[in-house]
Amino acid sequence: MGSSEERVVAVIMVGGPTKGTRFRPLSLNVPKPLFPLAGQPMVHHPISACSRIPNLAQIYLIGFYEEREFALYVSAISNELKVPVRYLREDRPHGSAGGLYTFRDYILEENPSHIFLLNCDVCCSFPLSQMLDAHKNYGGMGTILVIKVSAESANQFGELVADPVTNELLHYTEKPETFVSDLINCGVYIFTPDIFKAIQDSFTQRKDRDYLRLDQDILSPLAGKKELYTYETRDFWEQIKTPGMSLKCSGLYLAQFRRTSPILLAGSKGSRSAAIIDDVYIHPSAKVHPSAKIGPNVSISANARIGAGARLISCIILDDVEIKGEGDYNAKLGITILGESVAVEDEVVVINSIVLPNKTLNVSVQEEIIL
Ligand SMILES: Nc1ncnc2c1ncn2[C@@H]1O[C@H](COP(=O)(O)OP(=O)(O)O[C@H]2O[C@H](CO)[C@@H](O)[C@H](O)[C@H]2O)[C@@H](O)[C@H]1O
Repeated sequence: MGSSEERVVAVIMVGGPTKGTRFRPLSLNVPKPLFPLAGQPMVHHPISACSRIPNLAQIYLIGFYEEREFALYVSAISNELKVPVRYLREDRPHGSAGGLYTFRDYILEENPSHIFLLNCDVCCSFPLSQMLDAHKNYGGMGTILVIKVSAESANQFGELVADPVTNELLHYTEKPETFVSDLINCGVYIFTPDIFKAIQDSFTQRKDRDYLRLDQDILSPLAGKKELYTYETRDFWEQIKTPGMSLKCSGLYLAQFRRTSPILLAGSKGSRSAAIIDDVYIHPSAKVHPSAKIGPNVSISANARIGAGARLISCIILDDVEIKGEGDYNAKLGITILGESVAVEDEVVVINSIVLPNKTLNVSVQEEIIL
């Protein structure tokens, strides 16, 4: 447990409605941070990890979505977790460090000894308490969660070099063109309030700018100055930039629920329930016909209706979807995401596809995005 003078706040960077992102077709009706993974909004996973940090005073979500998009969720989750959660809206994107700096007065109001900063679009076990302990041992201004990835994939991330003995961050390059290291930045940090001084100094040096990135503008120049350290996770970690990754991450979080809160997963509740294979989430208001067969890696949201004999493998089913099931040949869905209020007629087979809200599918589709 933390000591009494310790006071922690957490900031989650939720981004905003940017055009042309790879995730966009999916988030038309719901902002990306609220897209369901394992039946919970994406941002719920880091929030729930933060709520387990000892001495946590506040959670801030910073982004440039409209307030109303988060209002309901923020009040519901504050009540549920008994931790104050507050959404702070930027008038426009100021970069990850600029966005954090914009709200320094709100954050410092809590008089925190430590500030967690988390990217919303990463999927991991968020080993935050372990990070905090490691950070206190290292000293310095901040500690970055890092992971080893394959050399081929490392260039999509911030690549870094750390001292193998002290774990000090020695060198940092954001998405380099030539290979630097297979150790990468996970987008999860802990800082002391001195981070605001570092951002302020950087703004002072660049008087012409009101946009600062945490990676290039702040972390890179601080490497090798005994200010930043690394904490390596050996658990799962993925970045969630595409719909395909959201399916994979939904599966990772379902598997985590199996270990940490199996009560959230669908089980065989008596003879009248559907056949459930491995990890499956079914919202309590969804109706699944007893003859349906669901799983592995399926998440079914509120008020969905899954008809007789339907077969679902690796799917995310959003609110109010209807999958019909009558006759001898039933609907089959695999590696598929169905948007809100989509209807799938019986006998239809949907493989490797994304279907946008309110569509009706009466023919089979494969490897398609139905807009
Ligand atoms: N002004 C702003 N206000 C609110 N939210 C904002 C914001 N600017 C960005 N965000 C949000 O912060 C997160 C990080 O986004 P960035 O575009 O800064 O970096 P990226 O995700 O490419 O890489 C980063 O994250 C990967 C890990 O996923 C690292 O490897 C890499 O080094 C690091 O730069 C996203 O969730 C984004 O929506």
